[in-house]
Amino acid sequence: MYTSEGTGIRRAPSALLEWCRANGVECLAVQPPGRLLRGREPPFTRCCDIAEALLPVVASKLIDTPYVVIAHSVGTWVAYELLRLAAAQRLPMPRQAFLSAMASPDIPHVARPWRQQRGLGEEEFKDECRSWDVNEIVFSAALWGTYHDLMRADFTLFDEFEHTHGGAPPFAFPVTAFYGNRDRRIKRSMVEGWQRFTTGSFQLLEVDGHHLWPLDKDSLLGELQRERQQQQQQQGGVPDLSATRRTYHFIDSRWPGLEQVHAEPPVYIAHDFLSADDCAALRRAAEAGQLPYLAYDNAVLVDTHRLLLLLPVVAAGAGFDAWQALLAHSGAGGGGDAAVTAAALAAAAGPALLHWSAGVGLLVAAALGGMRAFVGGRVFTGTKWTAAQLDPSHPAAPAFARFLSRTSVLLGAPADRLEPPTVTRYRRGEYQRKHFDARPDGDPAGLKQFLEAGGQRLVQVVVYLNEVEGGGGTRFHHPLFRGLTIEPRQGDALLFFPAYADGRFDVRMAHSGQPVEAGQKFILNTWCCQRAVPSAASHLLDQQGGDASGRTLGVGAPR
Ligand SMILES: O=C(O)CCC(=O)C(=O)O
Ligand SMILES: [Fe+2]
Repeated sequence: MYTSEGTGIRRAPSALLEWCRANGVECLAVQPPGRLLRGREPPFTRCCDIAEALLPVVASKLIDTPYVVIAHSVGTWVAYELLRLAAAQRLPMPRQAFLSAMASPDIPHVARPWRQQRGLGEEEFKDECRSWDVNEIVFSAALWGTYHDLMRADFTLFDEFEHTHGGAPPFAFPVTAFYGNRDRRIKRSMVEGWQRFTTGSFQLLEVDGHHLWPLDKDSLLGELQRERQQQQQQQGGVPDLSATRRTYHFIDSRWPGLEQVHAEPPVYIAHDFLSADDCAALRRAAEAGQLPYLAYDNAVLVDTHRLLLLLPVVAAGAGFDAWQALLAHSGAGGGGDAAVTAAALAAAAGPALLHWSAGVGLLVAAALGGMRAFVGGRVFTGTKWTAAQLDPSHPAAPAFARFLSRTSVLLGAPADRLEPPTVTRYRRGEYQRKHFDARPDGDPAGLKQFLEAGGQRLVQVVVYLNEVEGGGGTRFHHPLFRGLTIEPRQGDALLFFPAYADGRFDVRMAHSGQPVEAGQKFILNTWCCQRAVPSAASHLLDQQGGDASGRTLGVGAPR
């Protein structure tokens, strides 16, 4: 009932779905037999039967993704049976459960504040439904036929519910329970009973509404407003709702030696990610000129299509000149109203067009040249080599392969989502200017090809291949980082997120390779992208038998 938005004129946005969309959360909405598309299937009459049918459908989702459970009214008892079953099968438990408008499932029959439908005639049953705030429209001649059987079955779910888990230990996840202050059946004390079912924290919230408050726009709006006010009070200002939308690509927090060096935006160091031997092999390969150079695009990126916008300027200028020339010409001929012949117009337009194209062209060239000289030429002053086409028999191939396989496992992403690794050398005085690795939205040059070739860069992985004598740190420039600079340490991997998990560019992630002050600096680098990268160097992995660390080597995520 929270998740159906309806269709056509009945379409009404679902607050829950909107929230899920805004936060990149997947909603597993359940449609049991007897409802909508499953209208012809006989409905269930026991909560445990629903749970048993449902668990195999959702189990695979519960295993590898943190989840919460949201349930209303008799749905809470279905959720309860589902979680008992999941716990018995040792499946992960939810991060939290949000349970609304229902007594805890251990409520004895005598204390249940309703009449069982089984003994009720048609009118009595309708009245019983009304006491649960079922909308009057359901009892209309047009609808009651469709709803009747389903309502009888639904009521049986809680009328005849038996609590069979008396000996089971309580859950440990936090529970937030809600009750409507105008609910005629379910009262605060009954909802409070849920507290007995968890050793985690328990919160009880009163909502201004009746039993079906999530369907009542005013109750729901009131509830959302209250929540926002609460947030404002806690934060002492306008709630930063965008914060909840910041999700990043997965990184396995159990990785040995992983340290989070900045909380938000997150920055990680995986200590001793590569061995000293591998670092040396990669440095040697680059220095010995055994790897192909990578021409690094230092040019200012200009969308040449935009230059077409200058065409009207050229045309207007040339037209004006031609017109002036014609006027002068006909004036000189003595006949002020002489007819302008096509030949005369063409003769005058030709030179004018040439004149204007040359003028505007020169201006553009000068501007671009200036920009390159002042900006482009100094974006990156080191040297880069690529492993894109590296022969698997190359002495450095196993080191590259270990790098790719470990990165793949740490990021839970197949290795074909990693761009071909590169080795970079900075000599004294060399650097990489402040830059972003993800493409900003609306960036013109090559954005389309970039996005087609693997999509946005989600994670940058830099491994420092040597100890640098002076300078050469990787600096983050957004004020949130307060000057955070990672000093190179041989074998350490630095990981951060140029874009959010959904591919949105993160403007806070500007960073630079600071100038090397003494000695040299070598790094190994890749980016994990949204999708498979056509040029990925996964061929290096196929050739390797296994990873010396004993971790799974693989094009294939461990999750
Ligand atoms: O050299 C560094 O420390 C950073 C390199 C970098 O950010 C890059 O290559 O994109
Ligand atoms: Fe970078």
